[in-house]
Amino acid sequence: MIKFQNINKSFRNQKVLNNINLNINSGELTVLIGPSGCGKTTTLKMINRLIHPTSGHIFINDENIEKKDIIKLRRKIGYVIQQTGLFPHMTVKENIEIIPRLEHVKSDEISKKTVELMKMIDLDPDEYLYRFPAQLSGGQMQRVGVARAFAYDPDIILMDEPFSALDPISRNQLQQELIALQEKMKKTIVFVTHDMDEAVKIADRICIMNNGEIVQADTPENILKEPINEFVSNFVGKNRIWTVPDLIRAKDIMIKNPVTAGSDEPLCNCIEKMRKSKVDSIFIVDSNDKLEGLITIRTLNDVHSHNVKASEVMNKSLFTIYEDYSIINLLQLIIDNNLSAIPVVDRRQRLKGLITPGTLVTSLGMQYLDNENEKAGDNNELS
Ligand SMILES: Nc1ncnc2c1ncn2[C@@H]1O[C@H](COP(=O)(O)OP(=O)(O)OP(=O)(O)O)[C@@H](O)[C@H]1O
Repeated sequence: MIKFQNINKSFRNQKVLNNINLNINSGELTVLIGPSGCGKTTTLKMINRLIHPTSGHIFINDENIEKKDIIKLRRKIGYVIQQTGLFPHMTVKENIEIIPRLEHVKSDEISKKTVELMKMIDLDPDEYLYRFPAQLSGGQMQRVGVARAFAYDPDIILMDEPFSALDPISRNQLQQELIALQEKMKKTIVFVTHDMDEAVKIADRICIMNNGEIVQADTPENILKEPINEFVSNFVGKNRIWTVPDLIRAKDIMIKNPVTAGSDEPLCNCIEKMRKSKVDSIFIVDSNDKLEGLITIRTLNDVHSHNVKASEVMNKSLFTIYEDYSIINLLQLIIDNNLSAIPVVDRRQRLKGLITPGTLVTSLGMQYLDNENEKAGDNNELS
């Protein structure tokens, strides 16, 4: 873990970081994001001691980095920057292998790893290994930069806006490759960007900074759903969640208090409850809210007497989903099984909510309604 403890930084008399306290978890990709000049790069460069704090300490796995040998520290930290930092007079192979060779790793091991890395960054080794950086496109150079950062099996990789100079297609490809690499390698990556879409796509955790301070550090899901203040919600922007619909879960869209009846209640009570609430189905639960079954209008067609208990006529074989089920899976489930009312339960099968195709349509429509309202608001402001 990388731990920032009471870090302050001033350049001459300008304070650029104000009491930064941050834990960066091992094996996770943490994104530092915020407006220009908020201190992201300064924070990043403190990890490999390119910049020193004015006060405070940084620890890597409980060791104060100021007490470590700086060469050893930097060799275990990969570093990727926007301008790639590749040596122009060295081939792709020489660039990737520079640190392993300095560390006297066996030559055949180095070559094997280089070929592996080239494949992982989707560059054909036969075609590209002996090219010079000037013979590569911007995206290919950045790929080589990423491969180089992974070459000496570093514990930590620092990435400072590595993809921001690329066209959107190359950028998207590199983001996907980084996600795939990270899934396999599980490095501790600290990634600086301006781009919230990029952050949401790649991050395990996002740390939002402003004016040299950390405003919120949390998972993308929590940041999108529970911005801590107006600055974060403005920074994140409305409807950003729809760029990652997997993060929209059953609990975010379900009807929270579905109509219920007890399994011992007579059927006529259930019918009365349905009539009063103007619904066409009712969930049957036990005294602990544990879901037992469902009665729908259709069930009533097959029942000859209303003087039976709910438990005698209810449908017991129900599809249930958990509260963290994603909207994408939910759509698939509804389409595949032609479902009309899906109960949402917790891990103990207690009823928490209800999803109907109508709930889904309303939720999917909200993003467009929000946009329209925003536009209408803008127009009103102008007039
Ligand atoms: N070497 C330096 N000397 C003086 N001021 C500096 C130095 N490096 C950075 N600063 C100032 O520190 C502040 C934070 O800079 P930093 O580069 O960390 O911001 P950033 O969030 O990474 O910005 P950007 O997104 O524009 O790259 C800025 O006001 C910058 O001008």
